[in-house]
Amino acid sequence: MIENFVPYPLTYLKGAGSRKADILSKELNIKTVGDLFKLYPFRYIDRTKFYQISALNEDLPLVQIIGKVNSKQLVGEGPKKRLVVKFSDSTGSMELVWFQSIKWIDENIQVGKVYIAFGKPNFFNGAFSIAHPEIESYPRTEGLIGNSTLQPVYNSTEKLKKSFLDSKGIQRIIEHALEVYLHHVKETLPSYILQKYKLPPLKTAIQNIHFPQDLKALKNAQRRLKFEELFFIQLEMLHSKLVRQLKYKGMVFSKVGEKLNTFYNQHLPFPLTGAQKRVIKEIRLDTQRGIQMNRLVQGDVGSGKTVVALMSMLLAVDNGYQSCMMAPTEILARQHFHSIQELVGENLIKIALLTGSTTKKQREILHKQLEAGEIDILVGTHALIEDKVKFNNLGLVVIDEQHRFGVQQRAKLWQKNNIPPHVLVMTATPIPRTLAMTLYGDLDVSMIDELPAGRKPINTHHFTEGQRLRMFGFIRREIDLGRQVYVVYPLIKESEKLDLLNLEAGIEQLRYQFPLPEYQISIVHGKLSNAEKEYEMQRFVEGKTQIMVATTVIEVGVNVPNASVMVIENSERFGLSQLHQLRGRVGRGADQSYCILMTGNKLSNEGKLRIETMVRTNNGFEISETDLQLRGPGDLAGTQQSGVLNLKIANLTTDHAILKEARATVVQIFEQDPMLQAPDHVLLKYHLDQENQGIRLDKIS
Ligand SMILES: Nc1ncnc2c1ncn2[C@@H]1O[C@H](COP(=O)(O)OP(=O)(O)OP(=O)(O)O)[C@@H](O)[C@H]1O
Repeated sequence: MIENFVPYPLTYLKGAGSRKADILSKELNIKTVGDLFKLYPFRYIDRTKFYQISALNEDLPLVQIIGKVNSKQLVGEGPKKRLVVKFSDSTGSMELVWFQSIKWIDENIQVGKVYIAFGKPNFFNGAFSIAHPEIESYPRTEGLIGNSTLQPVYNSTEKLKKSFLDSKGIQRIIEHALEVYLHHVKETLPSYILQKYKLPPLKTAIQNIHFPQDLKALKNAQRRLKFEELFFIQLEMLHSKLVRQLKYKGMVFSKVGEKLNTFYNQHLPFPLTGAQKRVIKEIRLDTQRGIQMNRLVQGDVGSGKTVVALMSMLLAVDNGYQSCMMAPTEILARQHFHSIQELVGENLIKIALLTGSTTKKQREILHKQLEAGEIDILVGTHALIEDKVKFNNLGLVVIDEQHRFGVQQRAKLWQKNNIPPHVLVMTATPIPRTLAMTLYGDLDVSMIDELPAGRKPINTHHFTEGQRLRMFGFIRREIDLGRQVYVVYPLIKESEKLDLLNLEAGIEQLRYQFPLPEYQISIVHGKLSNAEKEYEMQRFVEGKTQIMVATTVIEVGVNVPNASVMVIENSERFGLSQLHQLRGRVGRGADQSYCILMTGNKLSNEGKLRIETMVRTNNGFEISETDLQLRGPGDLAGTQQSGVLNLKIANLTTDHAILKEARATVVQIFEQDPMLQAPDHVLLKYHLDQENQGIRLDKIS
């Protein structure tokens, strides 16, 4: 990629002395000229359009004004302290105001001089002002930018600004770097790809991303660089998949044997959905081919992933291998253990549970049995990863709720055998396709995109505080019909105490509304011990309590088909995917189910959109797309640790089409030339070699 092709240190650059180079390195992790080229502007100013002060109105977005600084003055104290500059042109005057970087601005603006101010005009106390405008001296110093109608704006930090590296300062360094080093940039993509997708050469793209000749050139440059970014991610992922397939001969599960057949014919309490059958078939094909399976099974909440996992594990057992299933929490591990036990009955296979609360003595026995091959399926939490846990012949690893586990944890399970076991990753939070392709690009993806027959869509309602009594009335009717109800409270770490208070106040109110002995309430929250949680859960599962009051510990995977109402308190404090997960705890049986989203009266625009989305749709994929748009990929649970989302220019929400093209291109390359021996692919091979061995590219010119 680009940075590798221009590896010269910044200190070679005029205007970037060692102090500036140092601060660029520390603040923005920019170490080489190539890194600098990849510091893309986050916005552009149309340099040709200026406004006069008399023509300003509040509805204008960002404007450029040429004017003279008449005076500057520090006003106010403490947090209210600000620098106020009187700025005027021939048509009127206005104020420019800074609350931050006051000292730096003060030192760099001179009274009597003419500047260009850029920002959003506000009308206040009968006059226009701009808060925190960008400021540039007039006339502009023209360099490369002289050819451009658009001026780049770079992100700068307080520290950078202090070293004269505001947007303008960065622009100057990049301008110089381009003049000296642009000709060193070598093309990274094969020319047939550039032709096919009508992408400009890398040099042109870099020039135009910083100093675009016009809007069209900018768009082309952006497209090229986004393509490049996504292309190399896909290249690395699909390459590592290929290497894995070549390196590891997967175990072959050649037969469907007695256990799976007995389960299917005698134990399975319902017909499988078409989607479940299809996914099981995909898994069967994978495990017959002599390659190591790495498959992601995506299914919406309640789509029946557990039985797919179980049947895959029985397939392993039938072929003489052990399996394990790893869940993200103790409650979930226990639940999987119980539901698998219930599904397969007592005698068919030997199942065991290993979690953080398994006693030392039980553990020792378990370890021995596992090593001796006496346990067929081990269910557990990340306690399974511990080195002491040794299998006799592990054939399949099922990981539930992948993105709570890191990629390294996944790898650790592989290492439990000489031959890595097959891996099935199950995720209940649907991930938008774009994100799945990027995050799990090295996995094959199966979708369980069908709910079991007879499920009714959950009716979702938005209630505010004034409708609380109505809500109580509603849940009372449902309980009287024999159903069960969840009431969930948010738990946010920073204010754990407050949340607990909230929870306690809520419980008191519920107790008042639903008095003993007629009504029983289970309470589960993070402060309880595992044993207490388990006890409370179990009472609810067995129908001994009608209401389960909980913090989000129940978020994923809890399965009580008789529960028909989910009340979410302070629902505006939850993210969309989380709300969808919580709602998925009901509607798991044939009864009509309901979700009531309680909120205060005032909602932010985003909060409103989240609630409206939940009321409108039950479709997890649609919800996760909206979530991605609202929050960006970095916020989706656990994705931060993936590393691959450190994108510089591509946007997973909007660049779906480019991602598809990039992926298709890489797939085709590996199909036609897996060893990357064609002359067109030499550079790609070179890139992968460097990525894999960490060798720097300084040596080639
Ligand atoms: N084909 C089917 N027909 C009827 N019921 C089914 C079918 N498959 C699964 N179920 C039942 O549907 C419920 C949900 O299944 P399961 O717990 O496997 O869902 P899941 O996909 O793991 O959902 P979540 O991710 O929300 O926990 C269970 O009670 C299960 O027994």
